[in-house]
Amino acid sequence: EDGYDLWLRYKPVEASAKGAYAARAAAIAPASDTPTMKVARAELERGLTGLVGKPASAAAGTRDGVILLGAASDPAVAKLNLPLKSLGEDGYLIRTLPVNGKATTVIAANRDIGVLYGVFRYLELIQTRQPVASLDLASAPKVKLRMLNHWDNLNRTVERGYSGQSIFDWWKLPDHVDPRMVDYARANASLGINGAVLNNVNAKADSLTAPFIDKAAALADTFRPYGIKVYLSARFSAPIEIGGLKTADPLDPAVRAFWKAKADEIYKEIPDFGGFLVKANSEGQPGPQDYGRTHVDGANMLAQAVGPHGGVVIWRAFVYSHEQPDDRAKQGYTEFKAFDGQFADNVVIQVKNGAIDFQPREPFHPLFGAMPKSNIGMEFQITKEYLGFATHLVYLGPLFEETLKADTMVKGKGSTVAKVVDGQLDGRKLTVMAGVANIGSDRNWSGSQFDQANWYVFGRLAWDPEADTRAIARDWAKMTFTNDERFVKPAVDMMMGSREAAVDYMTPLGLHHQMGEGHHYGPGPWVSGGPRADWTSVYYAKAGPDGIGFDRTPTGSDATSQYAPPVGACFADLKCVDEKDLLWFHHLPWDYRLNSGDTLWDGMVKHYSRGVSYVDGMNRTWASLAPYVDAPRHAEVADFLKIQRNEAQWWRDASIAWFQTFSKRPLPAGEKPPEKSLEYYQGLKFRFAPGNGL
Ligand SMILES: CO[C@H]1[C@H](O)[C@@H](O)[C@H](O)O[C@@H]1C(=O)O
Repeated sequence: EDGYDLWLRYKPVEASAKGAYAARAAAIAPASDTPTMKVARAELERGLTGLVGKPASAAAGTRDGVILLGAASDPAVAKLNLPLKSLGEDGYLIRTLPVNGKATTVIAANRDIGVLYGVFRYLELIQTRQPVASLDLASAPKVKLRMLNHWDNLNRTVERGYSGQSIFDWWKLPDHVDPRMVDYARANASLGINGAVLNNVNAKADSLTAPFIDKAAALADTFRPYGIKVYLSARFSAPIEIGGLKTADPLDPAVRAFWKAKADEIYKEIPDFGGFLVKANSEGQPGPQDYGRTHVDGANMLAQAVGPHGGVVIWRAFVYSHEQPDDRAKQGYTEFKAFDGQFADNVVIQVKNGAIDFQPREPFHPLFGAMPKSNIGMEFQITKEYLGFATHLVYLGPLFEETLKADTMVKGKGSTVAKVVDGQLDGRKLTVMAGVANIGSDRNWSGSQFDQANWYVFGRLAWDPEADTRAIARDWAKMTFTNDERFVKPAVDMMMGSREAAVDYMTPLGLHHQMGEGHHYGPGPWVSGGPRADWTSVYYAKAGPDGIGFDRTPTGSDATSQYAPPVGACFADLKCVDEKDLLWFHHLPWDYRLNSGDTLWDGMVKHYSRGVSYVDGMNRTWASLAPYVDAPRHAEVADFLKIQRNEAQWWRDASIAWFQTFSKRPLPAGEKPPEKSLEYYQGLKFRFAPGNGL
């Protein structure tokens, strides 16, 4: 066992339960022979063969136990008069009903792709040991574009990737498509993911040249039966680099003609191409502002090029200017809010979950809810750039859920981020949830066994942003390891607390961006200097003899005023703000009293220690779960947990040693001093890790 099969393992059901399942799933009857129906049928056959035994082929109504697969327009399904309308383009229905008096399970949808999604759901029911004898369930995704963003370079390195080389083998494409691409598509389709941006947002214009379009087309052909569209990141200056123009000014007719021709060229090869993802005027990337133009000018120009083909432009709001801002957290909102209502209908503004950058904890980004007349998409990071890479066990479900459940209050109570993202709040139809992928060519795909759960939970939340991430973790653990509750309960408990533990040992109480410079691995709270203040840790912690924290209240940067008044007022008010965000919004003296009665300093130290103890606990829990897990996967996880334990200690000790130089206070009773000196931690050469920018 090496984790290659992800959550699609299809291992045999226990003998005691097998018969009942096998009786219901004795045969498969696909109602058509389209490419998607073929893969739906093949997946069902593969799954059932592994789980309960190979199914036969038989038409519905000729015997009991037939599973009928079909779309609304297939005659075999049409005559059943099923209520499919409300399922939309991608939803499905699974229902047990008699056909000619024979017990039949029908998996039906408006389009074939819904049938494939239904097949994965049906298999999941068996994988998680749910009853299937009498089914009546329906599900439809709440978000239209459920996408992975790969930060994969054309040379197969992956920016912020910790799982080996890119899975996209541009050298061999288009002549050879690695079979792994099919497994990638299966895994995504099992979650309902329907889009993949193939290349890094820090894009090379080469990805838009004819040879690369051919390569992308080969991938698109492979993914198409699985309902996955390909997208490309577009470098804004491509008209100069590959178009022979002198400018990329979005109002220049030659530039507009370049993009139009480029779009036409792409759609000729890839008729269902999804569109462009663009990082413009951010971190040195080119953009419309280079020509005195705006985000609207840039995005709408591209939107016009792909629009006639049905394509979209996903324009990122992760921007920050070259001038030193007083507070980087304010920049996205400042640059975008005023453009609300001006972006073309096929433009989506893709906003990171928080206003800084994928930190272990951030308050939700103030743009959510602030642009009701625009399509606003969510960008989460699945790869754990700031969360210990692949060796720290951190289940991101609670992080994603915390943001999605956050209440923007823009239309009163209940105006959650989830309702902005799924379009409910403002009646938007073109909705996006994107996750920066953690996928690479490691056998286990994601760098570690447990990082597979982060891909999984992202996909499930993209389907339903209001889903419960503990329930999702349970499904994942059952499908990936075992249904034995003696495993599932402790493993899921361990996962659910793991993110808070990382917050505790890395950046407790609202601290943020204290990671080592550039690679973002390990503690570097002392990082200062360099080209930009907002790339340093000291800029964010603002530690001094007087205290610690970033004042974002009206007396400070006033970032709190970017939120709806009740939310902003709460963040700015020490009596209201949640302690988890305390130092994100406030600069406070070391003796400030926390809810626990501890001083801020004592409380900080205790949080760091609590994080370390949690990882101790995970080590113990995992050791006790050995009887339920195959040896190779158990050993890998155990090794990584040891690394995490040592590094949690490193985080605690280095952070305490550094901040103590300002607090000048002793550690609270019972707390061990850092194992080594501050100089030792500052002098450490970080562990080598790929993708870390070294
Ligand atoms: C792709 O670049 C990344 C960069 O590696 C990352 O450190 C930064 O936080 O975010 C950037 C972005 O999201 O554009």
